[in-house]
Amino acid sequence: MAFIECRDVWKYYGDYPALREVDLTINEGEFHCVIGPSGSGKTTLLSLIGGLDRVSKGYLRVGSYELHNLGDSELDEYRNKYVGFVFQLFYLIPRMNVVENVELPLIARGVGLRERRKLALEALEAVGMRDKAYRKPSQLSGGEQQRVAIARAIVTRPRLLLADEPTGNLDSKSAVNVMEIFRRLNHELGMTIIMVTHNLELIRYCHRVSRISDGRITRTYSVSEAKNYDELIRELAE
Ligand SMILES: Nc1ncnc2c1ncn2[C@@H]1O[C@H](COP(=O)(O)OP(=O)(O)OP(=O)(O)O)[C@@H](O)[C@H]1O
Repeated sequence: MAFIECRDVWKYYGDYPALREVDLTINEGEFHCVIGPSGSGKTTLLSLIGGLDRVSKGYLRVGSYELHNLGDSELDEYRNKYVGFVFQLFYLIPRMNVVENVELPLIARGVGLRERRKLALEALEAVGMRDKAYRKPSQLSGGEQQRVAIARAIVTRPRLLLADEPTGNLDSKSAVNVMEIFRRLNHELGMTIIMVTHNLELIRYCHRVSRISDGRITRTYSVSEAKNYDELIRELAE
């Protein structure tokens, strides 16, 4: 059984259908990219799968959670338990140091200080930022800040990581660094990852890529099975 299943999902903002007839299945342990023009519905799709917003119509299941059927508190529980988010902007709290920022989701869950610190330092280790744990975010480069934001997203060990343009504000070297971290989380921890990107070069890291246009998924391609990778990129760029 697929880990994520969207069947005929629609999302309206007022009268405007930002997503229409979306059918998509994603397997557990898959690294899936979503591409498409600005305004095509990529962020909307992530926010539905992440339980930040609700479908207007259709069936949406993640693991055993049928999101279209959940009440507010169940949706909160799903999100807190299951999902980590990484955004284009890092949203670190400037007056807190790095490790305190990473601990934040654990405070919300009532984890005690010692355990919290241990888990946060482990998450920082996983993204190569353990040695900067006691710096302030303003003392870090953009790429380093994004790595801290990833540590914060994974500190609760979510099964699903949703990343919306995570490299959008980074230089190409930092972008590769972030992608290598995602690859490790996917390979070594089996974390399912869905990433929105405008950068077609990055799809080489994922298993499959879906293209959205005008709120519809127009096609899903297998990247790992592609015989000619350059041709695939050209086709996606059209
Ligand atoms: N809260 C909202 N209220 C009304 N309309 C919205 C809202 N959020 C998104 N939209 C509209 O829905 C459509 C899809 O937006 P979405 O943010 O999902 O696109 P996107 O593909 O992620 O775009 P980008 O690449 O620019 O981030 C757009 O036309 C947008 O204006």
